[in-house]
Amino acid sequence: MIEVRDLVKRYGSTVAVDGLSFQVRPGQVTGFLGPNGAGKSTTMRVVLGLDAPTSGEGLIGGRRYAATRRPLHQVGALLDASAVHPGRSAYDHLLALARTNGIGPRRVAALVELVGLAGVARKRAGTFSLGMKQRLGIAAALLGDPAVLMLDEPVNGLDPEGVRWIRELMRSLAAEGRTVLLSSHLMSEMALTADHLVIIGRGRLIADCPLRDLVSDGGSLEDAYLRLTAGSVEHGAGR
Ligand SMILES: Nc1ncnc2c1ncn2[C@@H]1O[C@H](COP(=O)(O)OP(=O)(O)OP(=O)(O)O)[C@@H](O)[C@H]1O
Repeated sequence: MIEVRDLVKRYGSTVAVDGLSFQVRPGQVTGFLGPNGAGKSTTMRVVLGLDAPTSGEGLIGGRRYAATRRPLHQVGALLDASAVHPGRSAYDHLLALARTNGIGPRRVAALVELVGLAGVARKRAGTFSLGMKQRLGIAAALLGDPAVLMLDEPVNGLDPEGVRWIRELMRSLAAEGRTVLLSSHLMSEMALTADHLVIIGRGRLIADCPLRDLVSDGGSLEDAYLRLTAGSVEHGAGR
């Protein structure tokens, strides 16, 4: 379970998150949606203890990230797939992470296989395409077999086979009872992947409901999303 409570995050005069509260429940895929600059990444960063809240809090399993024991076993995150040492092989990147968290090499080998990088695991990560880096980031997120997963635009850069793979992986992880929070701008993909949606705009909550509530009139998720966020878009053609 992820809980965001009355979260406010300011950067100077910019209010990135403005009194946001929601919960992400286990056993389903929750899509985290909102226009560019809505505050999705900031919210995830605060929950992961990478940014301090101005006020309010983000909790994982009832605790702040900093108070979490064995964090890699509690929560797996992918925020920025390019954040890998370019000179290190995929295998060594994962092995280093595993070692500092008491995880053995067999788990690393299994994950390299699971994410489809077995053939290139000894190559330097700096030579990887964005899609390959996304797969490596997902392997890192899964290393500790965590109950909670938070992924920021994980299908970015993936080819159609990779997009389907992520969808099926996320759905199967949720079906195992894990909490899965996934941000994306791809509405058609979100409609196929998510059970529940949290939509924010200008740092505030716009909707927190099952996917089916937004598409029950037979319209597309894209239509419903654009309708809901029309007043919250900061940048865009003709605005
Ligand atoms: N480190 C920072 N310093 C200053 N402003 C920041 C910082 N990080 C984010 N912001 C600002 O906070 C707001 C929210 O940004 P954030 O990246 O959380 O949005 P987002 O919903 O993830 O957007 P996108 O969909 O474009 O990734 C934006 O106005 C952004 O410019």
